[in-house]
Amino acid sequence: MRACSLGGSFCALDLRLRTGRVGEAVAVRVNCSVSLEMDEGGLDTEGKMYASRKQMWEEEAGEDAAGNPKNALKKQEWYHKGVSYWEGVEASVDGVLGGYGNVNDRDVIDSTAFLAEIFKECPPSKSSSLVALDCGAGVGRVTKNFLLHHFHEVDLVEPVRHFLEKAHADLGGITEGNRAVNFFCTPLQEFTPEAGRYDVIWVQWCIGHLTDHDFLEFFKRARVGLKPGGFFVLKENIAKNGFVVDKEDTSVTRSDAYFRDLFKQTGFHLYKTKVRT
Ligand SMILES: C[S@@+](CC[C@H](N)C(=O)[O-])C[C@H]1O[C@@H](n2cnc3c(N)ncnc32)[C@H](O)[C@@H]1O
Repeated sequence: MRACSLGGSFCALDLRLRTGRVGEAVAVRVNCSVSLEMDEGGLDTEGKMYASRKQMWEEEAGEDAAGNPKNALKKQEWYHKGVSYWEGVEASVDGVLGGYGNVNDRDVIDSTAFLAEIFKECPPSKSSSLVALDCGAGVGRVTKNFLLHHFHEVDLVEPVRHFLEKAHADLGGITEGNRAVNFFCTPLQEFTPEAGRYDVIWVQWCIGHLTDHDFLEFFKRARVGLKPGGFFVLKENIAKNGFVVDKEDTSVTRSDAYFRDLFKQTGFHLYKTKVRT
């Protein structure tokens, strides 16, 4: 997951029912790829193979088949190793992009185009300030170069303190125009947003740190943070098949089918997807 290559996938999720104008279009998209292999195997970056996700999560994070913690220590270790990895990385754009800082400009162009499409189709209300949440915000790269160009207020949530301090040093002093407001030093598996605050909750290149169980719990819990008509946007690298466990930063890169299966379980409506090759 560290190698933030240009390959990646966007998904916009909202709470709409699959009925009416928007729903019809989306139902088509979702139905196109419903042939899910419900528990495809995968591998890790050292070549180890796993027969199933269940086996992988049990071995890596001590979760049972239903995603409940069977070995709390192991799960704690999974998260501790992930954060420790990033604690050893320089607080810079190049650092959070795993040495691929040159990806930034293209990333911003793609994200701008994706957001423009969503806002064109579903214009946000003009009666209140537009507010976004940047999840796994790192040094505030996405907030600074993209979100602050479109939202009046942006909050950042990031577990690695020196990253968040860098973001605060760069963005915390802005008092006029669009600004970064709250800097939460918390991992997503422990974060619950303020109810009804956000037009968009943007999750980019960080969800691989969460186990399936915590991924689902995060989306279910964080839905309270959306305004009516608000969206989650998830932008992640995707594995060709199944999943790949990164033993260095302790994360998992999931396939498109894997993500879709998880989205189904969240009960969200998958509004739009785009794959960048
Ligand atoms: C590849 S960097 C991406 C940073 C930022 N989203 C960007 O695109 O510039 C991954 C980020 O995920 C953060 N992270 C690690 N574990 C996390 C967790 N459990 N919850 C939220 N973020 C996490 C890391 O600290 C790091 O900032």
